[in-house]
Amino acid sequence: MPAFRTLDDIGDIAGKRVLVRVDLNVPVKDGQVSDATRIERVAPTITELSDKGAKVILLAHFGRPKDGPDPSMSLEPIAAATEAVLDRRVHFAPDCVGDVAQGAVDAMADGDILLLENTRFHKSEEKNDPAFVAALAANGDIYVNDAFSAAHRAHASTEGLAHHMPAYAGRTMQAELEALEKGLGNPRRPVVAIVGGAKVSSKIDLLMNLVKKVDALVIGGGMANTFLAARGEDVGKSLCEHDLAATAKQIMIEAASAGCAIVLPVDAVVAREFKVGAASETVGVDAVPADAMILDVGPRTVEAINEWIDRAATLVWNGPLGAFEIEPFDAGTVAAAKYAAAQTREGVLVSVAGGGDTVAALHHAGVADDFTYVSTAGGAFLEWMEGKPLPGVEVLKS
Ligand SMILES: Nc1ncnc2c1ncn2[C@@H]1O[C@H](COP(=O)(O)OP(=O)(O)O)[C@@H](O)[C@H]1O
Ligand SMILES: O=C(OP(=O)(O)O)[C@H](O)COP(=O)(O)O
Repeated sequence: MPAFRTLDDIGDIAGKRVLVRVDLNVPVKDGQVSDATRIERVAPTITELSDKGAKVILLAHFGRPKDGPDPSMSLEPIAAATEAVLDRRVHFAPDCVGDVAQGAVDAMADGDILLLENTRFHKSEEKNDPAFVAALAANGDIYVNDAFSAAHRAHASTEGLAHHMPAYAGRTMQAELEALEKGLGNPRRPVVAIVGGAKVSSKIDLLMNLVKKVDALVIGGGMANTFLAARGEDVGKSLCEHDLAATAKQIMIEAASAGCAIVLPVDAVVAREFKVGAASETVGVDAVPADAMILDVGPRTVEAINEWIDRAATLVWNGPLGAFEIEPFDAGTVAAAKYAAAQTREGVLVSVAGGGDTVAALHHAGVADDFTYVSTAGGAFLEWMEGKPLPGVEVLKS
């Protein structure tokens, strides 16, 4: 029995207003959702609640808007994508609180589904501001959190709301926690973690603990550049958080004392522009031109990563190794993903990967179904792996 309340405990919800936190922070390319996995995963919770006659009010964030409402981060296009996945009408309201939200909720019939605009259009969302939590709560009788991939955030819609009304885990939240526990609760060693992607500042701190849990940490993607720079390499115009060099050095020290190998790229694919058809070349990481960006790991690095995958009994992976959305910068991620998938198919590797873009990259490589488990979560999955309590999960425990 799970340690938290689930939809099995929710009782009669006909006519009730159910606030459902979902993660619709999906990859978008040329204005279209390029990977709908996160929407597909929350669909069972939405349809179950709607079928039981609840008024289903979806709360979600999209991107990281800096100064309030930003039309490029509106959830309105995602409402259409959600409608397509659910094959049901999804209404949309252009604010998540106040008169606009209340008017839309008041107009709902039982079983209706309504998506409210990006919660992060209000800065008070991320501050978990009690007044904002109360404004969100005004539109609901029951709270369901199905956003495991945002459960590491103690925000108003992921944590605060659960204090205001009866709160339950949605089907995906429940399934993710059960699957991670089954696959990684007691992992077979050696455990190799691959961490890449672009969210350097929000993920680097968790590496400090992760190196104590795994036998090797392979660092790729944008994350690797900060480590290479900390080691003294010139990474040119690459995505790099130079002010985190001290943190990166400390992680390397912690890893050494924990007996965790740190694996950094030895070569890289660089370009002057990040666009289709941009000229690119492969160079050693000690020879990145000052006016170029590292956009992928090189073939020698892929070989080294595959050797670590060979040694691993368990692989955990978050973050693409390169800017995989544009060819040829997908090559490193695709090659390592195919290698890990083949090892998994042969039965010699347990492979668990997660993250919005990581899942998209695995689909792009055509191997998402070959991994042992694919989570919707990236940062939340790594924090779970670290053993850190996730605020969005803790608050659901009875
Ligand atoms: N070397 C790189 N330079 C710039 N961006 C990169 C690089 N490598 C990977 N990325 C980007 O990282 C993004 C995914 O990062 P992140 O959000 O951390 O992953 P996830 O969503 O799987 O958790 C992708 O959009 C990809 O283009
Ligand atoms: O995409 C997400 O996380 P991920 O990139 O770690 O998979 C979640 O929606 C959380 O987003 P955030 O990292 O902006 O809080």
